[in-house]
Amino acid sequence: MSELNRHWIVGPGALGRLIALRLATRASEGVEVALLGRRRLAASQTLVTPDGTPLTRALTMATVDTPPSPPPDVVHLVTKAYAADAAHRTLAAHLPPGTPLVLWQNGFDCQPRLTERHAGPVLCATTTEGAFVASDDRVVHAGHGQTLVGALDGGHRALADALARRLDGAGLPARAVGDIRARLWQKLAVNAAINPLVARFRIRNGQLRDRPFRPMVEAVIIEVAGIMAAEGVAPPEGEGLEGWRALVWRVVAGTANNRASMLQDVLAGRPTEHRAILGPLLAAAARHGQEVPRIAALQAELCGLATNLADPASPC
Ligand SMILES: NC(=O)C1=CN([C@@H]2O[C@H](COP(=O)(O)OP(=O)(O)OC[C@H]3O[C@@H](n4cnc5c(N)ncnc54)[C@H](OP(=O)(O)O)[C@@H]3O)[C@@H](O)[C@H]2O)C=CC1
Ligand SMILES: CC(C)(CO)C(=O)C(=O)O
Repeated sequence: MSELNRHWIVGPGALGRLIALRLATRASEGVEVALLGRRRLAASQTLVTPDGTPLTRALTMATVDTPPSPPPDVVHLVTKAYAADAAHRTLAAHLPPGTPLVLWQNGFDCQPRLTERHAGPVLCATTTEGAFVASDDRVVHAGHGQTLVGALDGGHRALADALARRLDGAGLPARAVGDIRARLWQKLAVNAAINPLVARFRIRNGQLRDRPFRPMVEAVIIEVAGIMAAEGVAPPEGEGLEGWRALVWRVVAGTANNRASMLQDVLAGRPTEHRAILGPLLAAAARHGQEVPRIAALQAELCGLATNLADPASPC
């Protein structure tokens, strides 16, 4: 596998700009980065690093329907989950067959669909990096994390290794894994137990440890653990319900001061990623004949919020 030098980043939001600006620091090694959105942002973009240092780079800016040339070595799709299919549809017409695609979305919705549809190798990435947009030319890298990459069927290992090397060398610690499907479901389990509740009650993650929220989280974890057992997905450490419980409370403690992404979306009047996070759990529960009233109620509430938005981009 040759080095991945030419990167197109589609979705110039928080995570997209973080990846673009970190990769752009490797320009002396031949790395070229273009950022593609629905609208063209200013070419000069600043990343504020976790220690507060501003890092400014000039990036190639384009829109998805008029991408730059020559074609890329790899395309990173970094839109929200509900926007991924539309972005891919627009872009696909401009890509030579065989172009590798990396899907960075949370949840487990577009990943199997786009793996099937894309005319080339597809990797999925899951990351604990944290970033938010400060303005049209400024993004803040809020906290360091780790990125795992791999194909849903465990294949394309050389490509995954090359991508992980490239990200790692650019300051985004990354590793290729053979079990990305399980990793995506593990993150989805954490997001399902935390995000809908903090969005509903408009609280920081750490407040979930207190009454009256703690028993609500516990009830969701029990439903999630049942679905995971039926799907054959184990927690990263420990076993069964206790393993899922330990994972969720560890993340709550580690992110106690955070406003979770779904809460930020609700507060900003943006669509949430509930369909990509709770949708796969509800579908799996239905496949296995399991009743999951708590998860169903949370999904119904988030669907209600989505239909009240001016632009309900995440219908139920
Ligand atoms: N931010 C983070 O720290 C993390 C995010 N993630 C995941 O990464 C994904 C992206 O999140 P995040 O960066 O925060 O989201 P943002 O909302 O900040 O960014 C999404 C970007 O996608 C753009 N977009 C939407 N539709 C299209 C389209 N059709 N073509 C091109 N671009 C489009 C949006 O542009 P426009 O301005 O036009 O709407 C926006 O710039 C999500 O699935 C999230 O869960 C995972 C871990 C951490
Ligand atoms: C882990 C958690 C809940 C941290 O806030 C997150 O991933 C999110 O906000 O979406």
